[in-house]
Formats: sequence, structure tokens, C-alpha cells
Amino acid sequence: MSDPSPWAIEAEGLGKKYRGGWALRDCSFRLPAGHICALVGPNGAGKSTFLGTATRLVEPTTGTLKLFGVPVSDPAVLSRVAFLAQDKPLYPRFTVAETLRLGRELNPRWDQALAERIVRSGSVSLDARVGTLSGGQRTRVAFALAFGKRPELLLLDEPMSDLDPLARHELSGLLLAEAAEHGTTVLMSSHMLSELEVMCDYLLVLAEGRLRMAGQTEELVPAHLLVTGVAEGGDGVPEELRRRHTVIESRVTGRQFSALIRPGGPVGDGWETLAPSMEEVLLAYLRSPEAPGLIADEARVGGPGEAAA
Ligand SMILES: Nc1ncnc2c1ncn2[C@@H]1O[C@H](COP(=O)(O)OP(=O)(O)OP(=O)(O)O)[C@@H](O)[C@H]1O
Repeated sequence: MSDPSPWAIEAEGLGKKYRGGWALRDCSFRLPAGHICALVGPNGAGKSTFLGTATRLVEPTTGTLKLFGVPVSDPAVLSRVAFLAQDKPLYPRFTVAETLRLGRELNPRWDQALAERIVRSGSVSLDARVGTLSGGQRTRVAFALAFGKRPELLLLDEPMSDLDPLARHELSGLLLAEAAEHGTTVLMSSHMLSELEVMCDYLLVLAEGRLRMAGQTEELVPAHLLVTGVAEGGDGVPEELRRRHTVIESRVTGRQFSALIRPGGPVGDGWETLAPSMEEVLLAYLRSPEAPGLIADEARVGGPGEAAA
């Protein structure tokens, strides 16, 4: 089905309140179709809750969510989205072949050859019962189900956590190749920052239920600098840096002061500067939930360029 909407996901004022408080709050962003997007945040940040709202497993308390321009409440979006949940629910009594048959019967665009290839490349027998497989083998079968559906949007909740390094490498490669070939949009929550750095070209960062960062990595990461210089005494941020730049995180080690900043202009003499990696930027934001957020123009649904912290 063709759709004119360039946005795979549009969230506006999205929130979810449980008895214990808000799991997701005032979340507004757009994810353009065709990106591989990392969903990052500390434990309890609201990542699974957001993925739940996108798969209708969680009813939002506030706001709206559209996938490809269609409200998520419209059953028409279901066939376009596949979700690989953190606990990878499968029927333990089914064989792998029966599991794939279920996928085939439930999904009009099912790609049996692809699903079987994913299973076989992990030496998993089609005759094995799912309940007898190892955690990593079950993950591979769940991957086969998700990919076999040929979704336009693939939502993955910590997909690689129980895979060995070889399987992780293989399935990451497969994910990238499939997404590139079919123009699939992927949103993937993970704590493995170095892996996300290699795979993802778009970032969503959540902390304490709020959106902290959204946009293309090639725009967000270069908006930061690592600066180091001589500490002036005490733990404070030197006035000169504080006045002209946005300091995300800073530290004093012995006589050395170092910080990750969003420069507001040229950095003065006396400071050494380095371009940070995506992992360094993410770690700084994860350690500093009070630092001002950053939403790229492209990811913004109206309003000014910077997210409220
Ligand atoms: N069904 C629920 N009932 C009550 N509170 C919930 C429920 N689901 C999640 N929460 C709470 O909402 C908050 C966000 O949880 P969520 O699972 O979305 O975080 P997460 O970012 O996916 O965490 P993790 O990285 O640990 O998987 C947490 O404080 C959690 O305790």
C-alpha cells in the first residue's frame, strides 16, 4: 500500500500514567520513514511503554500517535508493523515450522524463504519444539517471524540481548541489509550503545519518561564537543564556558577539567577540543537528566528547537 506520509511515526503530547506515576510524558517527535532509529534511555525511562503505545499493547493517557499518517488505533496499521517484544512470546509447544506457518497464515505479505533462511542460518531445526530451544535460538525464531512479515515499520525491544556475539553480528547485518533493500523503518531499543552507533542513523533518547533528544545522528552528535583544560579550583564549571555554551556534563580530575558541551560559538583559547563519539554524547545525556534536551528541527512537531528539560 502506498502512503503519502513521509513520517513513519508521529507522536504528539503522548503520555502514559500508571498508578505509580508517569511512565511517559508529553512526548512529541516525528521519525521520518526509512531510518534505523535507536531508542535509548536508562532502565525505567519509558522505552517499552512507548513501544507498547505503538503496538496498541498500552493505551496512552494523553496525546496521539500516528504510524505512516494513520492513527495507531486504526486496525489498518497492524499489517504494516512488526514488533519483537523483550520477552519474545512464542508458543513453546509449536515446532519452529508450525510457528512459521502461523506467521504465513496471519500475514498477507509473508516471506517464507526469508523466514526459513534466518532460522536455518542459526542451525535451528524446523522440527524442533520452540520450548526446547535456547534463549538465543528462540530470539532467532522471533526475528524470523518479525522479518517474514515484511513490515514497513519494525519495532524491536532490546532484540539482541540474549544472542551470542556471532549471532548478534549476523542478525544486525541482516537487519541492515533487509531494511536497506525494502526501505523498512526500524525503531530499536537497546542499551548496547557501541552497537547502536554502528547501526543507527537516527536517535531518540528518553529519560524519566521525557524525550531528551531526537534527530539524525549526523546532526545531533556533531552539535557537541568534548573540551578539556586546566581546572580553576573547585568542582564548578568555569564561568567562560557556562556563559557561552550549553554544558551537558562536566568533571574535574586532579588539575584537569573536562566537559561535554553544545558550543554556542567558538571555544576560547586554552581549551582543547575533540569531536565526541555517539556513545560519549549518549552517556553524557544519560548521566545528566537535568541537562537541556535537544530536538532537531526535522524531528520536531511544532514548537521551538530545544526540548524542555
Ligand atoms: N504495567 C505497568 N504498571 C505500572 N507501572 C509500569 C508498568 N509498565 C511500566 N511501568 C513503569 O513505567 C516506567 C517505565 O517503564 P518501561 O518498562 O517503559 O521502561 P524501559 O525504559 O523500557 O526500561 P528497561 O530499560 O528497564 O526495559 C517504570 O517506572 C515502570 O516501573
